[in-house]
Amino acid sequence: MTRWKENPVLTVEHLTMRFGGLVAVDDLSFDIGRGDITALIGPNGAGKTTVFNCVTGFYKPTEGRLTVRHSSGDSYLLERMPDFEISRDARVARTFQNIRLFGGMTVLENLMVAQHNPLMSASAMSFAGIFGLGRFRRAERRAVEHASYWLDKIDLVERADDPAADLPYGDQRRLEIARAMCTGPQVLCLDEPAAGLNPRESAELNALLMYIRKEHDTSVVLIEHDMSVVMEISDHVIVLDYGEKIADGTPDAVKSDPKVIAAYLGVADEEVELVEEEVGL
Ligand SMILES: Nc1ncnc2c1ncn2[C@@H]1O[C@H](COP(=O)(O)OP(=O)(O)OP(=O)(O)O)[C@@H](O)[C@H]1O
Repeated sequence: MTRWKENPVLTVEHLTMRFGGLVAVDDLSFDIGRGDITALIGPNGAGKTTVFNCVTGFYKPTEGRLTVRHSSGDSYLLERMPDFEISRDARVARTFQNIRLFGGMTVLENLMVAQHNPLMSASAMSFAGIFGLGRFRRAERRAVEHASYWLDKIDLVERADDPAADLPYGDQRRLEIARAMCTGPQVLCLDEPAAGLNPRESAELNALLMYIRKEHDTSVVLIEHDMSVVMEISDHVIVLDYGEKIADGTPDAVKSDPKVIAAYLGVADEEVELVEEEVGL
């Protein structure tokens, strides 16, 4: 049995999402292995972002079951939870295709805002709690330490007090990932994290994701069009086409799968061999 089936952090079963007559995701099932970097790939319109939107509660799936299992043994049925509980309790975090930092806030403030939930619970949700409780001050100190840790990991300590919007694009991408990590996620969903990055920024992103895999109890799922990123850092690749899964395996197994080549080149299955010969595969 493959590793991602033995100890999954996320199991998606028979997920279907319809928009009127359009079936964006069609009876899709897969497992995300704990501690893995998993890439969700496929041509434009294949349904990748829709899957993310169902996992993070932005959409309620038409059908299907999505289960997150924490390393503590707790499990959560995401399709039954509102989106704020998915991030707070099931501990699923995400980033978007377009960067969504708070551009007018500083780099440090962006990392502090992400820790709103533990801070508010330490305040007992009250004004008196914020000013009177040692518990709140301790939680605040922990939040600052946590933010400093991630500032260091993304190499932005020097820019902590600058507005996030002033950072170069690649730094903003890594700040977004650090902000998501400040929520202590079990599953981190990244929508096209390498889009628009130059080769140096792309290498920095890969290093950050591999660091997260090695040092944190966080499993990473990424949608990515940049195949060099996918092949370099993924443990597991799932390929969608027209809302269905057409391949699921290691990067090496998937990249030589004729169905995947056909989907990417936009040809019928029976023409794959011909195309492979033409392009020298
Ligand atoms: N809110 C929506 N309403 C109607 N149709 C939608 C909605 N969201 C997505 N779709 C449709 O669902 C299909 C899958 O879209 P989705 O954005 O999930 O694909 P994708 O694989 O992420 O594509 P890309 O790589 O271009 O981002 C597309 O046909 C899209 O037009």
